[in-house]
Amino acid sequence: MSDSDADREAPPSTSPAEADAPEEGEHATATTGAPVGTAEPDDGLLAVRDLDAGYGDLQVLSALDLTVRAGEYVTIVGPNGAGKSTAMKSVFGLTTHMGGTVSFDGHDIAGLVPEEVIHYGIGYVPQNENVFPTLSVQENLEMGAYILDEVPQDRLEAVYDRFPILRERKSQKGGTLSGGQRQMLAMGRALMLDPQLLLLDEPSAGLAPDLVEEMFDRIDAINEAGTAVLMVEQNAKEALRRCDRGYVLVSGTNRFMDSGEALLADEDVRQEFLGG
Ligand SMILES: Nc1ncnc2c1ncn2[C@@H]1O[C@H](COP(=O)(O)OP(=O)(O)OP(=O)(O)O)[C@@H](O)[C@H]1O
Repeated sequence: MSDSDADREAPPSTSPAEADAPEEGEHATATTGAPVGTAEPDDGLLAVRDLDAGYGDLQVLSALDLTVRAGEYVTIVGPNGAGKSTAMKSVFGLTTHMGGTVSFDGHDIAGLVPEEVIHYGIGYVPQNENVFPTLSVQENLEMGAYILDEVPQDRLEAVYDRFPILRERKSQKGGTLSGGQRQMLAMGRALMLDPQLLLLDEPSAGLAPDLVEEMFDRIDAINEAGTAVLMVEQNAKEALRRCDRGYVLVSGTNRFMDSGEALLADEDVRQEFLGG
């Protein structure tokens, strides 16, 4: 998508974060008095603007802005119940769209269902129940390509190359894998269609401490191979250390946005959200 396409398709935003957006590198003060970091990039592969969304009549997100550029690694952190998972689900078509825009690679995807979103090149790994326990590892991976007439063998091999333990366990039932292996299987399934953007909801949740680092290394490798990543993580410091940019969400809307490094160094962010 060219810049001019993006300009044409992106509607004017009225969110406080954008209205007060500073020049690149500066800090801004929103109408609430809270610093909101740098301006939203205008060259997003994914551009969420002024999004209101929730579940049925329940609105959870309010005027949310999120951007992920091609190949970028973006993390969302924030307190419990802030709406981080809901933000991811909204990109993937799992919530009720109430207002605002979601564009991906120049396409308006707001209000689409997952079966449609997946066609545009977005993969999603939910936090819970992310493998089919009674299907084998290989069957789980094949399910990742269910929208295609045939399972792409080159993709299957690429996933096995990335996660060799899955090749070793290809006949084993998904439900019998360890937590770390199950997380790899869930990621592998989402990678079967070679998405441009991978959405990861709490990939380190429930993993033993030594496996958490390994999981983050694997995500780094996926990103370094060219896949953009949008990740929600409770392990906020480690996630911000590794990502390009980060968002802090509070009460369903943007509170801070900046490079991971700048957020880690920001005294307010540290005190309020990173345990000092
Ligand atoms: N399926 C659902 N139906 C109704 N409300 C929901 C649903 N899922 C989440 N919510 C509500 O939306 C709000 C935000 O939840 P969400 O899971 O997005 O927050 P979060 O920031 O990811 O929290 P956590 O860090 O605890 O996972 C919460 O009040 C939650 O109760």
